[in-house]
Amino acid sequence: MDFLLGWRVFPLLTLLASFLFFFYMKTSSKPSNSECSLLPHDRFWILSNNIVTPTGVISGAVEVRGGNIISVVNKENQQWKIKSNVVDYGDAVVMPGLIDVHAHIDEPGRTEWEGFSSGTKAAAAGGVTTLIDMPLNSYPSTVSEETLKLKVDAAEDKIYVDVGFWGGLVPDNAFNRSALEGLLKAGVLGLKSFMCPSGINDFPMTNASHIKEGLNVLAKYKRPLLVHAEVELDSESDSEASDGINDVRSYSTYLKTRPPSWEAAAIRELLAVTKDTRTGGPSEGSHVHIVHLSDTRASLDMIKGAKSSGDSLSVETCPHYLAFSSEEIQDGDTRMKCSPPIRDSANRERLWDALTEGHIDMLSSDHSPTVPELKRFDEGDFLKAWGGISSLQYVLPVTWSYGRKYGITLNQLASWWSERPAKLAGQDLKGSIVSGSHADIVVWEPDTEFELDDNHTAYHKNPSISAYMGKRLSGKVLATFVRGNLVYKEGQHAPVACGVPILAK
Ligand SMILES: NC(=O)N[C@H]1NC(=O)NC1=O
Ligand SMILES: [Zn+2]
Ligand SMILES: [Zn+2]
Repeated sequence: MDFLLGWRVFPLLTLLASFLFFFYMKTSSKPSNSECSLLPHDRFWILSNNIVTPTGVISGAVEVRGGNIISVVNKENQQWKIKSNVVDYGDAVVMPGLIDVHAHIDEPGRTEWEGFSSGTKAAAAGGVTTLIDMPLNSYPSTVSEETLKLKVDAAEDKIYVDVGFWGGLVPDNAFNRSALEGLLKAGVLGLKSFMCPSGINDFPMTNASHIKEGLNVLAKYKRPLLVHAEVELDSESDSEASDGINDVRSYSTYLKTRPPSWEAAAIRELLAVTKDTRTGGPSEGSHVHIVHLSDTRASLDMIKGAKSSGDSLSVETCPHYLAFSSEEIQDGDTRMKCSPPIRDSANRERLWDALTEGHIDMLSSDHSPTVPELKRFDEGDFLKAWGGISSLQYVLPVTWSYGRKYGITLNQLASWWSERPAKLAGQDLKGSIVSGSHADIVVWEPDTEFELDDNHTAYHKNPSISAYMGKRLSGKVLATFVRGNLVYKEGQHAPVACGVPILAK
C-alpha cells in the first residue's frame, strides 16, 4: 500500500520540485538589493566635519536607514561613536546630491547622442543624484502619454540615479485638454515649451496663446511650465552672416545672430501670460520657470518686476554662462555653441551678481550633447554646428571652480543645485540633508584639483565635445549616494543600476 502510494506521489513531487526550481531561477536572476550599492549596509552613519544642512554647515553625522536620512546630529552628540557601519569622510563636504532639472537624455531615438546608462553614470560620477529629462532630442519627443511610456520603458534597469521627466507643450497638444491631462496623469513633473524653433522637427514652437492654455491645465495639477525664452526677430546680421560677409568660424558671427533682444522680447511676451499664475488669477497653482537665462540687461529687470508683482515665476542659468565669455571663444570652437549664446564678460559678471543676490533662483546643466560630426569640428562653422553644451558630469566642480572668486558658499551651492530644483520638480523628499528626506548625498573635496585630459574618465557619450575638456577644475567627487545606495565611489559604479523613474501622482 505505502509502496503504491509512493509511486503515485513521486511524479507529483518531481513536478513540484521542478516548479520550485524554475521559480527560484526566475527570482534569483533579478539583482539582489546589495548589488545596487557599493556599501553593504541598510543602516549606516556618514561622518564629516562639513555637512551642509539647511541651517548651516555642521560637523557631525548623518544617519541613514532604508534609503532615508533618519537623523542628522552634531559632533557633540556622541551617539554615533558607539555604532558600527560608520563611514568617516573627515573634512570632505557632505552635501545634498545635485538635482539637475534640465538634462537632455536622448534615448530612445538618438541614443548615440546620450543614453540613460551613460548619462546617469555621468550624473552619478558628478554628484547629481536626480535628473529631470527634457522632452526633446530623443525620438519621438515626449509629448503624449504613449511617448512618455517609451521613455520610461527605455530607462528601465539602466538608470544609476533617479530620473523624472518633463513633457512637451507643443501646438498639437496645447489646445487639447484631455491629451495634456493624459500626459500629466501619466506622471510628467511639468511641461516644457519653446518660443523659437527648437532645432528638433517633432518639437515645434509655441506662442503665448499655447502657453496660456498650457498653464490653465497645469494649474489643476500644480505643476510648472519650463520655457525656452527666445523669439526670432529679424536682424541685419542674419543676412550679413549668410552673405558670407562675416566669418562663420568666428564666434562673434554666431553671437550677432541671436542678440539679447531675442531673450528680452520672449520674456516680455511671456510675462503678459504669467500674470495668470498670481493668487486669484485664472491659472493660480501653475508656475513658469525660465530656462537657461543668458541676457542680464533688459531680461533680468523684467523678471524681477514680475516676481515682485506676485507672478509665480523662477529662473535658472547654467554653468557655461557663468564660466565662459564670448571674448575668449576661439575661432571654430563649436563646443561652445549653445542657445541663447554665451555673451560678453560684463554680462557674465552680472549673471554672477544676479545669482548671488537671489534674482536667479537656481542652476541646471542644460546638458544637450550630440555626436562630434554634428559639431562640425572640421569646418568649425558656428552657424551650421549643433547648438548644445555637454557638461553633465562637471557641473559641480565647474560651479565651484568658477564661483570661488565670487565668494560663493556651500549653502548657496546646495540651494542653487538641490533645494530650489527639488521644489521646482515637486520633490519634497529630496534636495536637503534633513531627517525624513531621501539619503541623496554627494561627498566631495573642494580643494582637490583635476585635469580634464585624456587620463580623465568621462562617462557621458562623446566626451570630446564637452566644453570643459582641457580645463583644470577643483572639486572632486568622492562618493554619491542615491536613496542610501552608494552608486558611485572614486571611479566605480554600483554593479546594478537601481535608480528609479520619478512619476508624479
Ligand atoms: N534642442 C536643444 O537641446 N536645444 C538646446 N541647446 C541649446 O544650446 N539650447 C537649447 O535650448
Ligand atoms: Zn533651451
Ligand atoms: Zn535644453
